[in-house]
Amino acid sequence: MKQPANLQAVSALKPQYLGFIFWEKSPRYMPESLAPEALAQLPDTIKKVGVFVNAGREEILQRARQYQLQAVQLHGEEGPALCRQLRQEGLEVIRAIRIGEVFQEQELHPYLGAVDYFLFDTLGQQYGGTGKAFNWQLLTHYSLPTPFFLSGGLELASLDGLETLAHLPLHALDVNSKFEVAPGLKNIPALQELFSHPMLLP
Ligand SMILES: O=C(O)c1ccccc1N[C@@H]1O[C@H](COP(=O)(O)O)[C@@H](O)[C@H]1O
Repeated sequence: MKQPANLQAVSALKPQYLGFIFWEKSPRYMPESLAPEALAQLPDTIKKVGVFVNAGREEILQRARQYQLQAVQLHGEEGPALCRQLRQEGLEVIRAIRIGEVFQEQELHPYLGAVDYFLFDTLGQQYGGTGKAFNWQLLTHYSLPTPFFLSGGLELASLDGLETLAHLPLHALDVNSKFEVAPGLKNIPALQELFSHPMLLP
């Protein structure tokens, strides 16, 4: 999210979370024009998530204070120790795991108890925002207790395949580039269609 008016329009749809990217190399990098005051006006029901790539503890905590973030989404090589420290500071920790041809569940074991959620995204040249989906079938035998976000090029048609994951602790869908008119500028009619989809209605 990069523009105040667009942010307001998205928030009117009442998502559970809204993400703000604090990685300078992203075309969605948080601009100074989006002031902390604009985020402070969001309804309390929406959790504000800071998205980071290999930032240090102090930088993350400083951003969390500045923008009153409730959650952080870590997309780099952040280890369990940092995740634990951020949780102890009261932040919800979402650890992104980028999946390629194989899914090695045992590699997630060190993060058990250190994170609130995993976020499964597509492995690519970039750290995130690839707009590409991975093979969800790799998750069908997921057996860890930690719930997860599903991510990676999600679009409206993706909902058709969701029933294959119905037995899993799927916490939320994370949509990004497929619902934009430009990086960081969300496509409001497309999001309205998503939010009124029968599968996502309460
Ligand atoms: O969107 C970005 O620019 C980005 C940059 C660095 C790390 C994460 C980023 N976005 C996250 O990537 C996933 C998948 O996005 P997409 O649907 O494939 O475009 C999502 O969690 C974004 O928050």
